[in-house]
Amino acid sequence: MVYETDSDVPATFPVIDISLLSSEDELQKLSSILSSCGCFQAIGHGIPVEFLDKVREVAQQFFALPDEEKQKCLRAPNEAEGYGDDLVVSDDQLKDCCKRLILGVFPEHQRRMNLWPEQPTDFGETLHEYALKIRSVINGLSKAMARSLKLEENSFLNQFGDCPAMGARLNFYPPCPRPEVFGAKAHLDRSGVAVLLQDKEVEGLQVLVDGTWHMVPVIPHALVVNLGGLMQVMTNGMFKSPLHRVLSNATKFRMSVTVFDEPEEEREIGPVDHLVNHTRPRLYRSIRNFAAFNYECFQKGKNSLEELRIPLIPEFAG
Ligand SMILES: O=C(O)CCC(=O)C(=O)O
Ligand SMILES: [Fe+2]
Repeated sequence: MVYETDSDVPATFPVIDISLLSSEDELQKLSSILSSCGCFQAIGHGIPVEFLDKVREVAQQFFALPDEEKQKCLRAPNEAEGYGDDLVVSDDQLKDCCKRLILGVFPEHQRRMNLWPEQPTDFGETLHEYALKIRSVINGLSKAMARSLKLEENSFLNQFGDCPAMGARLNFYPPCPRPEVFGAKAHLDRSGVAVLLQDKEVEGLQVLVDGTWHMVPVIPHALVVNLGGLMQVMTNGMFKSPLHRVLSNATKFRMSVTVFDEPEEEREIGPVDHLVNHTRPRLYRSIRNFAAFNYECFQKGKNSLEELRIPLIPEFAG
């Protein structure tokens, strides 16, 4: 795919004060941003700046450990969780310049504790508390998104079940002198909603909007909210899940922490009934285990949402 040249428009990258989402104006702003871009910076989230710094600090302390200590959390081949870099899937693969620690946080009884770092000693409690706070941000957003589309406010949360999962991805991007190598190649997130705590100083995340890559500027106390593919499916395409990528940086390292929600295991997710009607036909098939499907499509260079799309019947096509 060919995209237009990069564009850098920090001043216009959308920011939403999510403490104001009880107001109709802010709700309309939310729905207009999610219908066009699928990504924004959230302020007014209520998480103290000191705690965001604490999360950054434990992540940084983990990545600064000697290799043999980090290897204790090593991801096994073909497993999703643990510490490491890209899975090797082909000989000509250009690996991302990134080390990741991927952990399931909820449900708690499914945690793979052998992969959770012992150092720093407050890593576990900090990630636990952070994921609880992000769950509450995501739940509030999910209800606001439903209201903004004139749906019952639990329309999306109900699909994810009583015991939805939450995962965390800690990303460490070392300096990389080769600009053709990405920190993270263009991808769609597998979640309903992903909330990203960016590096405080170094930017690198870009989001594709209308064929142009936009750099997400650094706002140290903001959280980047990015819709995953499941939200595009549930809204029957009303809201967008954007392709995004991370550029590598020749001289500086960068770090980010992503926390995301996922449905209860084996839940089938599809467009909400009220968003399918005669003028807006059903756009997507329902799917179980979107995470695996999304990853498989990514490896094959395909777009998972395009693969799930139901071809329009001629009555609607014109
Ligand atoms: O590091 C970033 O800014 C983006 C990370 C990301 O896209 C992800 O964790 O899915
Ligand atoms: Fe992502």
